[in-house]
Amino acid sequence: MTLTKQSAPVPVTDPENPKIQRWDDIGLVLIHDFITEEEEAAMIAAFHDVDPRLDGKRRISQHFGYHFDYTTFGASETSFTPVPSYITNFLPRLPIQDYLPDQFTAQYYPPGAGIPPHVDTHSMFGEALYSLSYGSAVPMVFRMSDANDARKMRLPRRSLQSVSESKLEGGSGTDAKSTATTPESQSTSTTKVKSKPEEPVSEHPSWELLLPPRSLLLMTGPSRYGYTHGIKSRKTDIINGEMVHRQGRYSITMRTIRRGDEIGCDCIFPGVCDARIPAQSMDVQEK
Ligand SMILES: O=C(O)CCC(=O)C(=O)O
Ligand SMILES: [Fe+2]
Repeated sequence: MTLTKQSAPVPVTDPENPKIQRWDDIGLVLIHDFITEEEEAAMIAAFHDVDPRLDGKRRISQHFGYHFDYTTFGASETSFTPVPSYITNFLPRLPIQDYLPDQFTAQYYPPGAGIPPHVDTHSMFGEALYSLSYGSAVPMVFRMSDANDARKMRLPRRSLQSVSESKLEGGSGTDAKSTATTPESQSTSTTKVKSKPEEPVSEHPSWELLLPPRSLLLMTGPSRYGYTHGIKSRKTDIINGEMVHRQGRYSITMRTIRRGDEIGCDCIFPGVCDARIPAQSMDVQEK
């Protein structure tokens, strides 16, 4: 079977608010103009007050709230940076107010940088997963996960990181074809392991959703638990039939930390659910 590309399924526009598009069957929502241009400019300035680099090749991440923990794929118990007001200011505008995110990863993608396809950790974070885009537009690639993603979930973490990394460093401008894990770790490992040549080709088509600057993406249900999402590492995109050179892009990924008894997941996608992965393969320690 060949992996085909198709355009994003057609969303329904909220009759009350034309800025809100919904893909109800997969729990995906895109809110246009979620932040103002003034907020966007202030957020970009704040990012570079902390880290002035603009022209590298890799994503740069800044963590707020309890930091992402690369050994548990959840949130650290101790490592904490206060959440800046440019983030807390817009929390009252988030579409879900029953519970709010408390772990924030701001990222800068220099032109050409991407993020491999992955499923964010299920058990350690609440259902609502947000991505706020700013700086420039980029297409995000979605694909229903399959047996290949499930197989990768069962690799020891070290190998999983290394496979992703070696593919990322391949220099051909293509991302790993299919990776199911939380992605921050994928820029940290330096060990290279060859991927298996006999990998089955994905059974599901991928599709691209253009994330405009200042838009907020909310993933719940199947789009959160069962689909991989990623951004191709490439310098140009085809947008509305035209080739467009990428500009620097920023995003803030927002998650709600689960602690203690709340840790776990009973979603309907066990193949890519870290709560269902056998303990021995998840317990491989980084040496
Ligand atoms: O940059 C984005 O919009 C998404 C980042 C992402 O998928 C993640 O941090 O898990
Ligand atoms: Fe993600």
